[in-house]
Amino acid sequence: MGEEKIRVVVVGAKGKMGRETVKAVMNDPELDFVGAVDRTLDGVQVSEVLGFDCGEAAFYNDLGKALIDTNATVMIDFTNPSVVKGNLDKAIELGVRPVVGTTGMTPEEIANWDRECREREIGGLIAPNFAIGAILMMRFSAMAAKYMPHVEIIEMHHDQKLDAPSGTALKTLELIAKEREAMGQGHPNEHETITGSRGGDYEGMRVHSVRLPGYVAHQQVIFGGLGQTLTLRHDSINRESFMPGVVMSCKMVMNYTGLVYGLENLLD
Ligand SMILES: NC(=O)C1=CN([C@@H]2O[C@H](COP(=O)(O)OP(=O)(O)OC[C@H]3O[C@@H](n4cnc5c(N)ncnc54)[C@H](OP(=O)(O)O)[C@@H]3O)[C@@H](O)[C@H]2O)C=CC1
Ligand SMILES: O=C(O)C1=N[C@H](C(=O)O)C[C@H](O)C1
Repeated sequence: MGEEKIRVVVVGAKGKMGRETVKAVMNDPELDFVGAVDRTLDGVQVSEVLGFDCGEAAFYNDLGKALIDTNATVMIDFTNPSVVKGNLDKAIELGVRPVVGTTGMTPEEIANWDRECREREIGGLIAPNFAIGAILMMRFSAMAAKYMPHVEIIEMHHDQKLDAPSGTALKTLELIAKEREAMGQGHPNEHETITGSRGGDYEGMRVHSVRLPGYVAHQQVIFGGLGQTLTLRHDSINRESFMPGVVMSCKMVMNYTGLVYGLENLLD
């Protein structure tokens, strides 16, 4: 008998990320796509809705029922900031390992879910970005900030995005903040003629969110020093860019206990 496959339920499967995720799970020999969750569809075959072969898996409109009926081991969530919190609560309550890409959660909430995962003795992951290039950009940014502490971020996304700044920008700021003393940037007497022109302020670092049709997910981290600038830039040109990270995470959450925040913590 071979190893049992990891049984995966995808929440938000009809969405931009969810649809790509179902494809990636279907294509991995160690993962078994067993069900999907949507607010309205119930009992409808996923293949019928997504238009490609998804085996026998069906849509449920109730997450708890989906996780129990399919005997799920992992729940992947790509929904939205208001829905994901209840989904995390439900998955952990049922002992199903969460792999969450949805952004917009606070550090306090994450610490709480970590505690609950430990109590249930399950692993879980919240990753603001699953693309390896984005993880490297964040890591290199933290390295650079040690030597060039004046930094601003410009993140650019499609105009359907709900949260700002992006989860990736927030995570980048958090990682940089560990390497850099909080300090003001720009002129001490600067003032905004149009409110918001200088962007959001995180420990003195400025973050600017661009939302336009045509973009997928992009970020520039710009460092300024005497007579020089350094720009680190990452571009996701399609949503396949996130899939190796998503698939890898479904396997990694089987091997530890607690909720990890950031895919960088699972690499090396
Ligand atoms: N971590 C990462 O690497 C990445 C994270 N993201 C994040 O993932 C999230 C989703 O992004 P994206 O796919 O672009 O968004 P979409 O809006 O395309 O997809 C969200 C899906 O969730 C569904 N949904 C809403 N409410 C519920 C519910 N109660 N139960 C089940 N499904 C529900 C929506 O259905 P309906 O349309 O009917 O409302 C929709 O199909 C965002 O938070 C985004 O920031 C995105 C890309 C990469
Ligand atoms: O909404 C998106 O599209 C994305 N969201 C994530 C974020 O908020 O950082 C990841 C990626 O940037 C795409």
